[in-house]
Amino acid sequence: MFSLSSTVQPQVTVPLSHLINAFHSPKNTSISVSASISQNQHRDVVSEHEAPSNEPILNLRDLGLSELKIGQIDQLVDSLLPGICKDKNVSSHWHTSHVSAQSFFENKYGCLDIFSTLRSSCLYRQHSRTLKRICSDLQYWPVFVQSRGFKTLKSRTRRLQSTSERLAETQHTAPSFVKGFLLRDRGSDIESLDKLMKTKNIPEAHQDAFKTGFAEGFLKAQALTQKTNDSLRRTRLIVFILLVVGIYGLLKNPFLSVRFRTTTGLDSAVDPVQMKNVTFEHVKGVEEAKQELQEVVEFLKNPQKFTVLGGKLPKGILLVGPPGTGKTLLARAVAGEADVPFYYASGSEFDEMFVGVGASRIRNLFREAKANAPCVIFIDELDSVGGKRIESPMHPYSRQTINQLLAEMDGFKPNEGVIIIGATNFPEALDNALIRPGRFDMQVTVPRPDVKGRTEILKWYLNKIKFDQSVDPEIIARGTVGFSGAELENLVNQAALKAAVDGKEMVTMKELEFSKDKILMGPERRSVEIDNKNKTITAYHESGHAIIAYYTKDAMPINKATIMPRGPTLGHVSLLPENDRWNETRAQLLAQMDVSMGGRVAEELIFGTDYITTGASSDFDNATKIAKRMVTKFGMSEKLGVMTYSDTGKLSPETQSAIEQEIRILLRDSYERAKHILKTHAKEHKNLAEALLTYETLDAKEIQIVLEGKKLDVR
Ligand SMILES: Nc1ncnc2c1ncn2[C@@H]1O[C@H](COP(=O)(O)OP(=O)(O)OP(=O)(O)O)[C@@H](O)[C@H]1O
Ligand SMILES: [Zn+2]
Repeated sequence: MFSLSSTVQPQVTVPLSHLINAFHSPKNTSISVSASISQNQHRDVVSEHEAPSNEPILNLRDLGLSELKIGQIDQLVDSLLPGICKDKNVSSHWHTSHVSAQSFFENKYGCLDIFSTLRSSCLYRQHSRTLKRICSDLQYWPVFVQSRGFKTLKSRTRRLQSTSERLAETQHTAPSFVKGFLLRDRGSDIESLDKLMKTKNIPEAHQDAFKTGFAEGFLKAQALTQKTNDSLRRTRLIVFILLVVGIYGLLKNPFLSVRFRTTTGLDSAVDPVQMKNVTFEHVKGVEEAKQELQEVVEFLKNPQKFTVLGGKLPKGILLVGPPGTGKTLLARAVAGEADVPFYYASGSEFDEMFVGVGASRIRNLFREAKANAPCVIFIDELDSVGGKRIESPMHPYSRQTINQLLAEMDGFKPNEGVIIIGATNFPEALDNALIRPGRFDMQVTVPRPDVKGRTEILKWYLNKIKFDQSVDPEIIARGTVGFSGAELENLVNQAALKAAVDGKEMVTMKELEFSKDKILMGPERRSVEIDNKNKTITAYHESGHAIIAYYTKDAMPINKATIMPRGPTLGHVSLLPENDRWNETRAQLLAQMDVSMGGRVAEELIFGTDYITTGASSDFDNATKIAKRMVTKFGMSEKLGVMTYSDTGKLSPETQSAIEQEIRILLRDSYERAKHILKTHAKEHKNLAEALLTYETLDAKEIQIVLEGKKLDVR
């Protein structure tokens, strides 16, 4: 008998035997389908009396079907048993219980529409399907059965506690795969199942099939759960990997990373560098700058001392000088001498495309520095953050960054112990607001080193390598006018590398000269094939320069002559000033012009006017420049007087032609003087040229030996 309990929650209960019969094998049962509405009236009485005693009731909830709505039972049966016949009048072997009506539904609702399917002949035709199979089919029920499995697992577990005896019982009654399943941690389920079968009085013969079907269904649900969990795990893994790759890409992208780091605050960490190992000892040839910075060191060492006396030190110091002259080194030395943290920042770091990034970096830098006072903040290339290019389209947010820098500099007291050192190669490019008192109000010039400074720097770096005692740093210093500290360091390093390549044990003057020429004129071009005729012309040309230099009183002393091609030149003569020339006399300028003329004069005298070459063009450039400056800048022309002529293009044609005339006279006279000297010393000229053709390169001493008519030692 089917009875539908309509208590709080409607539950569908069916007598188990009916269900089993219906799904299993109806055999000799039959159903008379003469439904009668009047029979409804008896249904309650009959159901109440007979259901508990004879017909065990199977609650559909235990089959995972409690959510099955009445209208859906048709669907369930349709899907389980497709093709079921709806004909209610077909006679059936379906066993009906002794109830007033032929079905529970008829009893309850007075119609047989819903459950008629269970009594149909089609169901009959399905008799070969075992309960086991039907129960498995239930698991394919797309909505109710599957979801039910998930939903009731917990409650069922709660309800049905397992006991060891039950487990043991199950062990020998259930097939092995069911055992495996039941014995895992599903004791409660086993109990539930056993209890169910007991209370429902499932016939012994169907118990096995029932259990198997139940277990199969459960296993399928489990497998689906497992599958869902696996795919969930896989999805999480993929999402995680994508997230990591995304963040990595974000950080790698120069534009996005700046934005990301700044907005997330990752950019805020500014690490100070302790500069204990750099002191003023390490900075050579800039004595004045060191002296000026000495008082800053004192202040950083003992800020209180200055506060007590009421003295105020500048907040900002501007180091001005050409690149590589040691500005950064000096700033580090200040921090090192005072033994305080050193914060390095390059102005270009603040120059960002994004609004607020530069300003936020400045804020971070100053916040860190103030927390660690006393300390030194060094901003290299200050002009790139504090330049005048306000609102330029290339640097849209530079104004903001400058303002932030100004605000930060105003934001702390002079004696707070933070010293800002800025460095620039172009002080004139700085924003005026930056150099007013209270900001970068102290300026220290760091010039290119003079000959004494260069000697000191060369000695300092030579002491770091193995060098021969014959090395005279002063000679190299004299030949490296205009070299910065960084360039001198590079010169010594290149000499050391050259010595190593040549397999020498120590660096000699030769390597130092070699690297000096390389820096000045480019690398040697030994591979260039120069024919003898061109070599001879070059030898006479260079000797011509050397002879003029040697026999002209105010010319610089010769250092070297060579016919080795280097860079764009086929040969050269190098002259060394005894000292750095801060001023040059008229005689010295004329001597320089004469030396320049020596090359062409030699070509003309030796090879004839028709065979002069193009090789003298740079000599003429040099001589013309000197002559022009003498006339237009130095007031050294009698005719044009003591007057400067800056923009010659705007001058009157008369003045222009007068200037040209004067320049031409100076050059012509110079040429004639050179001709005279070479004619006078034709023999020495020839000897020197031949020596160059033999030895390729001659130093000052060797040149002197040749010009004195002595024989050179065979090298
Ligand atoms: N006066 C010096 N004494 C010793 N070494 C020097 C000196 N000047 C430069 N150097 C060497 O050259 C290197 C570069 O110099 P530094 O970076 O200090 O120059 P800079 O003036 O700051 O250049 P830039 O303007 O390009 O930043 C130094 O690390 C140091 O090795
Ligand atoms: Zn020349």
